[in-house]
Amino acid sequence: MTTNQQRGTADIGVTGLAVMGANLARNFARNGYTVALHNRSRARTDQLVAEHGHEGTFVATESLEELVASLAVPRRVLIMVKAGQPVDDVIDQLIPLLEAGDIVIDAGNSHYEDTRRREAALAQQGLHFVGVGVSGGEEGALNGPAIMPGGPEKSYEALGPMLEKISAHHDGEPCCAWVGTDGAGHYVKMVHNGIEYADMQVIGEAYDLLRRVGGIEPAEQAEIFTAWNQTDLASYLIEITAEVLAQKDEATGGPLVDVIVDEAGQKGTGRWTAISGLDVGAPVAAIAESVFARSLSSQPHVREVARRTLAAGIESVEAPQPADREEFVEDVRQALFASKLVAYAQGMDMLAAAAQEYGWSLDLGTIASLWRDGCIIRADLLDVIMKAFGGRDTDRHPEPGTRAEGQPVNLLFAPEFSQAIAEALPAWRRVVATAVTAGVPVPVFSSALAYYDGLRADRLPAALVQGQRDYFGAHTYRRTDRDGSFHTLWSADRSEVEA
Ligand SMILES: NC(=O)C1=CN([C@@H]2O[C@H](COP(=O)(O)OP(=O)(O)OC[C@H]3O[C@@H](n4cnc5c(N)ncnc54)[C@H](OP(=O)(O)O)[C@@H]3O)[C@@H](O)[C@H]2O)C=CC1
Ligand SMILES: O=C(CO)[C@H](O)[C@H](O)COP(=O)(O)O
Repeated sequence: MTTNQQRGTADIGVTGLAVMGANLARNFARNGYTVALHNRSRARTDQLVAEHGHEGTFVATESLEELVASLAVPRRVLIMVKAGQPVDDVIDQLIPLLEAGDIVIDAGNSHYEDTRRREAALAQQGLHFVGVGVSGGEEGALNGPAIMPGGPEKSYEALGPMLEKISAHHDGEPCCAWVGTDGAGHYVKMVHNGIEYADMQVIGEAYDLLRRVGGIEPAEQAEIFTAWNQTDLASYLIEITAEVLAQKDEATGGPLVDVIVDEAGQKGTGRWTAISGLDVGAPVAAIAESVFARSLSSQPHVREVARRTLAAGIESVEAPQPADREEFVEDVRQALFASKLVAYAQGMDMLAAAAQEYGWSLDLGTIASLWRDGCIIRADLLDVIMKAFGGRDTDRHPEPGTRAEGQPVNLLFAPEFSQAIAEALPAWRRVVATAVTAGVPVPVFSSALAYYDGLRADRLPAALVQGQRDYFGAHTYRRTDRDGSFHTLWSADRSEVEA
């Protein structure tokens, strides 16, 4: 790090001008900020200035040195490059150019552990490193995304107002608030994406059932999804599903969805959510199943062999024809709602577990408020979730690792949700039973139902698992009637001893 660097006047520098960086830079400029631009290859910078230079004040730069020199102090450099090693590469180049007090912002989908490492390293140099989750895709980045900043709270003083200004707003409130120290911002974004995966998968399962059991073609389904968007399912993902299903393929004249290869891609955030869920001991099965569903879809060769070698019985599966089509559609809608609710409950539960693991002060009500608009999972439901967690209060910072007072231990315990899910339960069971009988895979519908049933079961077969563990590994068990740990002498006289 050098001192006495050149000082410029630009409010913020953006390096990495692909889809997200370019649109965020334009968003800052449209909101009156002077934005210095940089991209590894100059062409993207030139293109942005040529096509959108009139939208605000941009300073095009050729190198990171030039970018840094163009910035007012404290310097704010926003990195929006491919997640992983490229972020480290850019940081390494930036460090010698910056001064203590400057702020480096990583707004990509970085892994929260990388963010924790980077923040600690930059703090040693007197630099603020802020990991920021951004959601909303291309359109959100331009018109107002949901923004989830972590990092040192102090840095939010210099950065927060700018981020809040460019973020989406809901009921006049910015979908941006400081969420917690070090990697918390990226963690919250990761969980957002985990929920996104589950939400997309349950919509996919509903589509599959409506088509294969209900015999409803995509064009008609588009109308059904449009109608569902007027119910408690109202959300961006339902809205775009209707549009995708309505889309005709120009080449064939049939539904576009029928010519799209059925292999779902993934860049990693869903997988990270599932892994972290396992790490922090949060049962995020619905989210994990949605990741596995993408993985299974992306094994075309195995699926091809399976279609031939495991064909026995496929034809004999009798898809039970729904007696009443309208009732079936409504059953699927309710199953979709209940499964989606479980995915959100699992995601929020995981945030609470992570707060404990990493000593973060996460306020679940405020986090839910950030997702009400601008992001991919934006939905009417998020307003209700926010209220169930005590509403939005950006000054409410629970003791690290704890929940704010009065917040439900599980979202499903909030009265509005416990009642909604109880009402959906008969339909949910009918749909899962129908799917299983018809041979239509519904991994998230069924896993979410198993979670719900498991959560409220009087007794779980975990008792037997403990017995088995004690048998083969002397792992001991606790008893329902006495304190202490016990072991049965399985290979001797099978008497019980206190461990
Ligand atoms: N696309 C989306 O909808 C969303 C993306 N994100 C996240 O935002 C970030 C940016 O995404 P997106 O805009 O799609 O762009 P990409 O993830 O496709 O990354 C492309 C950008 O990274 C730059 N880059 C790649 N490697 C390096 C390197 N070693 N050094 C310097 N620059 C490098 C490229 O420069 P060059 O032009 O020279 O190749 C280009 O500007 C990612 O972390 C992504 O996960 C977050 C929310 C939504
Ligand atoms: O962060 C995002 C949306 O919130 C990005 O669009 C991300 O790429 C989505 O994840 P994936 O590509 O794995 O489906």
